[in-house]
Amino acid sequence: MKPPEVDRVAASRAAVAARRARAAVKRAVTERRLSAVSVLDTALSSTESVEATMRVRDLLMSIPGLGPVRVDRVMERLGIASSKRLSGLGVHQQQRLREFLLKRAPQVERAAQSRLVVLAGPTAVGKGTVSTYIRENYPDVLLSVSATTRAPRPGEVDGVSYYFIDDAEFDRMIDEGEFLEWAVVHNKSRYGTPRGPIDAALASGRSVLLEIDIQGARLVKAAMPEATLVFLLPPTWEELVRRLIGRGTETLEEQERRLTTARVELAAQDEFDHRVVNRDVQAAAAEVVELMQIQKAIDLRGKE
Ligand SMILES: Nc1ncnc2c1ncn2[C@@H]1O[C@H](COP(=O)(O)OP(=O)(O)OP(=O)(O)O)[C@@H](O)[C@H]1O
Ligand SMILES: Nc1nc2c(ncn2[C@@H]2O[C@H](COP(=O)(O)O)[C@@H](O)[C@H]2O)c(=O)[nH]1
Repeated sequence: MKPPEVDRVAASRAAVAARRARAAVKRAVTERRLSAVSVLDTALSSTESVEATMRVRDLLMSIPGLGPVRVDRVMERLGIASSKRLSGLGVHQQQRLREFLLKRAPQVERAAQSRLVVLAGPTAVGKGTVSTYIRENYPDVLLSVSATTRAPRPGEVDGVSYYFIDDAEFDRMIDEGEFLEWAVVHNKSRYGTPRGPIDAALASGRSVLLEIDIQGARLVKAAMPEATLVFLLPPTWEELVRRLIGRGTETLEEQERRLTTARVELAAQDEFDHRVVNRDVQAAAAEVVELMQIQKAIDLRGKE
């Protein structure tokens, strides 16, 4: 009979080997060498397999484009506890998970391919606030700085909030093809996305966030179909009005003009790839960033 110490060493070696094997499977799913559905199928066909010992949460987390917030939501919807392993799933849970993996994987993969995310939505929904939060908390993301012909608001900084330029300079930039897109917004001022910094960032593998209006989002999608369009929604219409009035940066007439545009814009939300409700700035920012896999990259560092 082996002494207990030898058993303990062998068990610990086996645990390390199993952890490494699970990590290899997760990497293969992340790198798309293996589909998540085939991992589930292997787990269900052999209780002795490495796959059978994987947690459902880890499998979902390894899918490109799915981050912790979405994974928690999906697991809740599928009725699967976060500690559950693939081998421990009931028949109905297996079916629901399989259907989810089959239905959602292509959409998730499309999102994961895109490092260009466009955040649009009605006036005062919080696009600027959420984008600023992302700029300050996720330095890997380049937040595009637009050019505009509108005057700066108090506190806005040229080159950070916008490039504040006059009509002649805006015309020159249009003529020389320097904009990825541009539009007249709220029937008043012109706004445009400079193309150069975006091309450079994407070429170097960085993710890029554009915070622009809905016409601009449509133009970007037409020029770059791989872009992911995100529509930011207010919790309610009343809250949107409260935010616009509370911001206090527009005259009454301008507020009315913006709310008129907002009603039309809200009707366009179905054209977008994703919708995010801005109840809480930090949570909304995390949802947007998940689409770029930035959060995922951070989570994976230092794990198995
Ligand atoms: N989650 C939130 N909860 C409460 N207030 C918020 C939230 N997000 C943003 N706000 C507030 O709502 C107001 C409008 O936000 P912001 O200026 O970011 O909107 P916007 O969508 O960029 O507007 P616009 O398109 O008109 O430029 C600001 O006063 C901001 O502080
Ligand atoms: N089409 C574009 N729209 C843009 C761009 N930059 C900002 N915007 C949008 O304009 C409105 C008004 O912004 P505000 O700062 O005056 O309140 C808002 O919806 C922005 O998202 C752009 O480059 N192109």
